[in-house]
Amino acid sequence: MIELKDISKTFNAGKPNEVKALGKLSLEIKQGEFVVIVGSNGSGKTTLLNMVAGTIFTDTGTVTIDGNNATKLPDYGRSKWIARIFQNPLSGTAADLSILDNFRLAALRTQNKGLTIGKNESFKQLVRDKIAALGMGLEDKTEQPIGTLSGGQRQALTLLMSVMDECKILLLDEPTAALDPRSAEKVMRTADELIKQYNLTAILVTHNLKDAANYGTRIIQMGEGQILKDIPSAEKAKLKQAELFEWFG
Ligand SMILES: Nc1ncnc2c1ncn2[C@@H]1O[C@H](COP(=O)(O)OP(=O)(O)OP(=O)(O)O)[C@@H](O)[C@H]1O
Repeated sequence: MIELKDISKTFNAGKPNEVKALGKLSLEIKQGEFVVIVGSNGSGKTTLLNMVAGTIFTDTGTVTIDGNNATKLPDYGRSKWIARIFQNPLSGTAADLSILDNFRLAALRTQNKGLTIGKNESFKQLVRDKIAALGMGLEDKTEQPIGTLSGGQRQALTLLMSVMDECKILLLDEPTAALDPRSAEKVMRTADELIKQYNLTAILVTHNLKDAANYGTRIIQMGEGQILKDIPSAEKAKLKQAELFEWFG
């Protein structure tokens, strides 16, 4: 599903502030895998995610997504496969537009169905049903500007929007870092349920070792632009948060 082969990235090459963010890294992620990436600050996690998303290009090697060579494909060319959730709940939604209009925009993002999409009753009902399933009581607020919701509510809706538009890959870049513990837990549970329900391929970058232990089918530790550890599903299931803490010792 996602294949990174010998990718590397050096920022400001040849200048005094040169940084080797990734060095000849290879990684294969299968359809339906939920990969958690941990690592200390500056270890290259976000750079890796940016390369999958297409917001930056690799200096060397190839990026293959869903069997397509995407190495030189910019982010908008990959949006049919990829949705991304950022740390800031304000990213990814239009604050002044209603919840419903945000869902319409999300549907338009990848589905080439012209501007008629989402205007009919069945779309409204679909959105209401999906939102009701979140169990946050937001289904009666679909005409309300999304900017009036809390960060956690917004993050959960952003997740829902991303999976409703037929994306196959979900990139989660510290999605709960700006949320209080209760909202963070709700958003992570929602993400986990949606990933399973829609059989998405997902990558979660997190500094939260509890989430890293509790979620995902595989865990990767990065350090200095390299993969230090890559623990598959069966072993990950036995990993305790305390053991993860020791990785950073
Ligand atoms: N656009 C850029 N220009 C210059 N240097 C960059 C750029 N993006 C990242 N870097 C550098 O590359 C290295 C890896 O950064 P990256 O953001 O991938 O790390 P990270 O593991 O996500 O860190 P954190 O946990 O702090 O978010 C860092 O040294 C960072 O300063």
